[in-house]
Amino acid sequence: MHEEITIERLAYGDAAIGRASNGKTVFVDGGCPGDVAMVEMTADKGNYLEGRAVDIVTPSPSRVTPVCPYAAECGGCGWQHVAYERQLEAKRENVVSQLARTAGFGEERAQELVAACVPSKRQMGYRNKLEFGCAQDARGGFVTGPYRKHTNDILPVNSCPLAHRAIENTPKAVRGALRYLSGSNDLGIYRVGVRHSLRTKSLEVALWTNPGAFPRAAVAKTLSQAVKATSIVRVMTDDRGKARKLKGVEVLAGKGFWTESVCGEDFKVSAPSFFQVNTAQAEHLVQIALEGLELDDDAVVADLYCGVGTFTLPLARACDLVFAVESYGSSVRDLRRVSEEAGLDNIEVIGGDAARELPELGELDALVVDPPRAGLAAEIIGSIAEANPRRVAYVSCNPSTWARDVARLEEAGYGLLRATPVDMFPQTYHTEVVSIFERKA
Ligand SMILES: C[S@@+](CC[C@H](N)C(=O)[O-])C[C@H]1O[C@@H](n2cnc3c(N)ncnc32)[C@H](O)[C@@H]1O
Repeated sequence: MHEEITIERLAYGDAAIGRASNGKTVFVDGGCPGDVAMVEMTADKGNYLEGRAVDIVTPSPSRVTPVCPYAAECGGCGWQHVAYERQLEAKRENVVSQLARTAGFGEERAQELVAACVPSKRQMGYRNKLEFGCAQDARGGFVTGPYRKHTNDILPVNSCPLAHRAIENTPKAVRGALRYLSGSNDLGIYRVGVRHSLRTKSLEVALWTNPGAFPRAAVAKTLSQAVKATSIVRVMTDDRGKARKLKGVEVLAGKGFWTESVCGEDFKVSAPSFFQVNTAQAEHLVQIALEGLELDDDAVVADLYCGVGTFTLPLARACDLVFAVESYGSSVRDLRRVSEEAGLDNIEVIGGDAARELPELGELDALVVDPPRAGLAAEIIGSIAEANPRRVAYVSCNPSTWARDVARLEEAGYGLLRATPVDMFPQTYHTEVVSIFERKA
């Protein structure tokens, strides 16, 4: 079934939103706000429809031609056909909408509290990291690449223009090298990661495998010829439990870690550890959070979900003591090394669960939380109130769980002062928000 639809806005997701003649909302793949599009309906989900734009009858003034030749097929970035200014507006609108509805602030108050979205310095070529799944093609040859839209099939791209120029062509180079090496044997590589720093020029290739026999020397030699890497590692995981468990990192060639510089701090990052993928924008996250906290130099602060310490080190330079809490062993080890090498002895690194550790920290002057997409554990809210910080900076990569937590924090006595969306991921719907809360009088 086809229908001509006027596209109204972008959803929090790849699709754009319009309304069908029967009154139902339609999520349109490939739509741009302002388009009049011929839409093929692909699914009826009861109270809404899904479809894809098969013909753009009248293009929107906000429609642009995607840079990437794979944009129509690749599941990596769904907004390349939308002008960047319109993307920024949509990201802010998504945050406003979540605050208004999920947190119950209402439209007017939400509009007042949410700042304009901070644009990314680079709209393409901004990613310091590419990470792809792997598979064997019909002839048993090794393939790696992003997933095809709405499928679990690998799209064997040659390049990714979202990545730094130095690594944008690594998908083809890595695929060629590993295909040559594996022949018809499966090397057991299920994920390939490539990280690059524009600042340090460090370039690491990480191959994720199960433990077991692996042709280390041959892989190191062939990959070194294909990619100018400063480090090549094998990350071994075991999938005998529910999740893949890290078993160790083997250095195949070079340094065995990736280096990056953020806010003047030098980081040595192991392949399994989380690191923000847009380095320039990560500096905005840190600056907005630190400005919002208004720290005194004798302040005692906690940085929960701290990773390798993107916020921890700048915090340590601005206050007396930082408790840095992180549950992932690889990141904890990296942070210990980084803070030692920075000569910062006012960081207490705590490897553990944020909700369990916070009640042990006592009174705090300020707090930073930067949880994964699921947001804050419900029990942490009460512990925040007990720790009694004057201000809290909450950094979120999911406006929906963030808005749920805003409501919980308000109820626990912390008022939202402002929220600033920061665009870490141009050409995608993903939105980061830095929000500042103050203890109510
Ligand atoms: C979004 S990342 C932020 C990392 C860091 N703030 C940064 O900017 O690089 C979230 C971090 O929380 C950690 N994490 C996840 N669940 C956790 C938990 N329950 N307790 C402590 N850390 C956790 C993850 O390992 C990850 O490093």
